Amino acid sequence: MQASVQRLRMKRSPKARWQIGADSFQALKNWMKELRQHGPPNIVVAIAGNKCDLSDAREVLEKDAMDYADSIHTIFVETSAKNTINIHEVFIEISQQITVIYTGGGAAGKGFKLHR
Ligand SMILES: Nc1nc2c(ncn2[C@@H]2O[C@H](COP(=O)(O)OP(=O)(O)OP(=O)(O)O)[C@@H](O)[C@H]2O)c(=O)[nH]1
Repeated sequence: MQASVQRLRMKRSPKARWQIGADSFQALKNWMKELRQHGPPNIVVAIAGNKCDLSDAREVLEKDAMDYADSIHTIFVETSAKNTINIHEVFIEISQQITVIYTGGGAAGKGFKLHR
């Protein structure tokens, strides 16, 4: 729903395009509260700060996003889907954390099962 609200705002005004970063950051914080309250305890969360190629349009400082991610113990990576920046890395980070959670970090090479 948040995404469709953002799209509507984009259609209404070209200026609204620059509001999306801050809106998304606030929406993320709300989703995280819900996820922590209602989601499973051992969930791996990664925040991708996408469109990092659009540096002129930045609304959320990398430090602010990183501090927030640290405070809630999640992965944070700035990405650009357009320029293929850190896309591979974010999936590597996620798979490494899954390994740590499901093996206690001490079973490298032994494998583990992913549950649906
Ligand atoms: N410059 C740039 N544009 C991107 C990037 N990722 C997606 N886009 C563009 O952003 C627009 C929206 O992309 P969607 O795939 O709908 O993504 P979304 O999550 O709905 O994105 P927003 O609503 O813009 O937050 C499209 O025009 C994409 O081509 C990126 O990393 N850099």
